[in-house]
Amino acid sequence: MDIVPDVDHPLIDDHVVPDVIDSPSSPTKTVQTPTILSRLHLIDEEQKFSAELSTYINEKWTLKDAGFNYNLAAIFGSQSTGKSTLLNRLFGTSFDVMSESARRQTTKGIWISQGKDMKVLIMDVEGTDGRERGEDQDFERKSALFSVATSEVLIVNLWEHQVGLYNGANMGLLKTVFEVNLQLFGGNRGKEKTLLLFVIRDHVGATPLANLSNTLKADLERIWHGLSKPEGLEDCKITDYFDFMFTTLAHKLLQPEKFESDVDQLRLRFTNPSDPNYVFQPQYSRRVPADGLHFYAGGIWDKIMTNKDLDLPTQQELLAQYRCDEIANTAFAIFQDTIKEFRQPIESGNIVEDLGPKMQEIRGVAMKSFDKDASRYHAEVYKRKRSDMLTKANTMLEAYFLGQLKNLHKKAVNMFSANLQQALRTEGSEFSVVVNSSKKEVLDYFLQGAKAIKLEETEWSYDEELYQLEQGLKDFATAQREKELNKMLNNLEKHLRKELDEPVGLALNNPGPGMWGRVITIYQRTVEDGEQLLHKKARTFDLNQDEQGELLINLRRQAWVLMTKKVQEESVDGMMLLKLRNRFEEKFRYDEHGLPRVWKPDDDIDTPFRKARDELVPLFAKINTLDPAKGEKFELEPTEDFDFDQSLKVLSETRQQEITTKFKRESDAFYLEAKRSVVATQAKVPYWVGVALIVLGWNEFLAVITNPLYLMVAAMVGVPMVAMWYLDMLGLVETIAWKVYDQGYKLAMDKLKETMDKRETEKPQPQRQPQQYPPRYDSISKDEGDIELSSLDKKSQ
Ligand SMILES: Nc1nc2c(ncn2[C@@H]2O[C@H](COP(=O)(O)OP(=O)(O)OP(=O)(O)O)[C@@H](O)[C@H]2O)c(=O)[nH]1
Repeated sequence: MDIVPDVDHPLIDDHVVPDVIDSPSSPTKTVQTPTILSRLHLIDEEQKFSAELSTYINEKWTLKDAGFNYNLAAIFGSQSTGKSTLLNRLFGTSFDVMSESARRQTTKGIWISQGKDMKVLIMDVEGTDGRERGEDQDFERKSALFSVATSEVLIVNLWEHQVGLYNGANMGLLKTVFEVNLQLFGGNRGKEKTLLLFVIRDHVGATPLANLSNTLKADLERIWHGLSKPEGLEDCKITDYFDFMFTTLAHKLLQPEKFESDVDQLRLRFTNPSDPNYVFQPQYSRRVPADGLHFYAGGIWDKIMTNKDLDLPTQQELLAQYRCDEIANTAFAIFQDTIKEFRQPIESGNIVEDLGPKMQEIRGVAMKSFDKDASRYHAEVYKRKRSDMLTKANTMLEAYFLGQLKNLHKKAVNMFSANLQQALRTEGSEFSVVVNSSKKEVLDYFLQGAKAIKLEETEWSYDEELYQLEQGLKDFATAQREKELNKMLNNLEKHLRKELDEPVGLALNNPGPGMWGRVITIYQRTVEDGEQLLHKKARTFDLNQDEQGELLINLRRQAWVLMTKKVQEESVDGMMLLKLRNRFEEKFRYDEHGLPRVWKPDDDIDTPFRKARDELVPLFAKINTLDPAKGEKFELEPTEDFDFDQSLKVLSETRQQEITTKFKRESDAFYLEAKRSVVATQAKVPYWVGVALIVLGWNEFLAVITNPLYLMVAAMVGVPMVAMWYLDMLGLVETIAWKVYDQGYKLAMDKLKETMDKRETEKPQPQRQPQQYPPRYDSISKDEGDIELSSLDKKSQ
């Protein structure tokens, strides 16, 4: 291989470590070549665009964050005209250079490299009229299109002797350049220009540069005129699209020193912005940031290869979209990562302090990062993507906003509840006042918190949450009021019960004509107390007139129900009998001084007995609602579940009868006792009866005491009788005797019936007659008490 790297120029540092050149597709490359800067085979011989450009820009070259602060130039020219040699000298690159003796094409496709210590990218384009490719002008056109679309400056390299050769290879190339330029930038007439820098090589000095440049200009004009221009651009001038510069370089071999100094001079045009001939003027910029070059250049090459119209504005928009998306994604990933620290506390129901400023800051950082890189791209696309990113960030932050709102809502309700509880525990606090002040306090708290987290440039609203909160507080206050009111009513009920129970019980234990009057008075007094209490509480609970009226009605009804309940309790059978007995005893058995009454023969026992026995039960039959204070009856409005008239009934007819019957049995004993005491009083025998009895019965007496048999019988019957009389047990004996008699009678009747039935069955069956029993038989079914009473009745009569 005769190809050697052209490393003997002044820009190359001696200390640079040799490296392997990464140009696998080049057949002419050397294996161990000292290289200065990594170069990239951007478009290889197969016309494939390298996927490595991005890596080179970001990692191997120092252009990652260059943005627009870099330049791109390309070199054109016939094959083997020293293009690579020139580039290596000018920019310290390491493009392959043909050896002096071999004279064959070295550069295939397009190579790209960064200039040493400068933010310049150089493309070394395959030589035109390449022998290797024969007459195929296809790649030539494609590479021209690509270079013009991407580069600010095109260096046109030609030998001095080529100048004026209008039909030479260079002119063909220039025609191509002009054509593609019109295709690409036709619409940008006068706005976007490309600089064509003609470098005339091997200038020996015989023809001055001015002459050479004039010749070239004339040729260029001729080419321009010969072009078929697109519609509407027929009269356009070459200078509308191109600026021209011309320079010469001495013969490298014949005038090496002059050659070197010419190269040094020429380098200044690329490196020194203050040089009058500085080439990288802003008007030539393609406005493609370094980090988007791979996408932009790759897209252009794709379009060229697929033979589609190369619409550069669209390409720039595509680039902008792609890059803005990339930048937005990177910025958003960081944003997402930062913001997520708030998720957990918010989801756990906590309120994050300073969430608003923190969210603002995090969003600001993300947007700033996006702006920094994306603002370089197509303005419209950038604006659109910025808006998209802002929306996306806001959407994410809105979840935090809503979460925090929810937590603020919850906390506000808790605060409200605590305030109410606290106030209700405080003596004398008024419910409505506490509700209003608490509501204001918590709504202020919520609004303050909500405002603090609403970010600028958002449509976020907390109105709905605020409305919900207001409703929630209202409902809570209503429920709380209801609860407290119920509590108060329960207490009131207890109070009523306490007020009613004992006094009503006492009144009923003292039955008599004024009994119901006393009960009604107790009821009225209790209701009055309750009403006063209710009036007091009405203010606390902010009760309106209707509510107060309803509560008062309820209070009266409730008190009435409690009172009637107590009456019912007091009028159960046992209690009734007790009351009746006490009252009866009080009236019948004791006199007005509370002493036991001794009935005399002249006393009317029957009337007070009947009065005491019969007047009380009807008294308890129904509540008499006559109010003694007002002298009129009162009544309560009945409702669906409250029947006032029904509530007045204490004892039904049946119960009255039952109680009367039961009581009769008890009271009859007292009546009999009274009667007996009268009989006992009446049974006093006069003295003369005793004297007459002794005189008349003296003989019988002597007969008895003288006859041992009579004496013995008399002693056996008389002594127990006297003893029982003395012990007042004659009644018992009589009862037993009657029982014995009854049993005997019953047995005798059963026996008789049995005998009769037996005879009847033995006889032919006559028509059966209903059985007739003596009246005494019916009385057998009566209970013991009846037997006792009937026997006593008999005795008393
Ligand atoms: N006469 C002369 N020869 C030069 C000059 N510069 C370079 N050469 C020689 O020309 C030959 C070709 O040089 P390259 O730099 O490879 O030329 P090229 O245009 O890059 O070649 P291709 O890439 O193959 O088109 C080499 O042998 C160089 O030494 C110059 O200024 N004058």
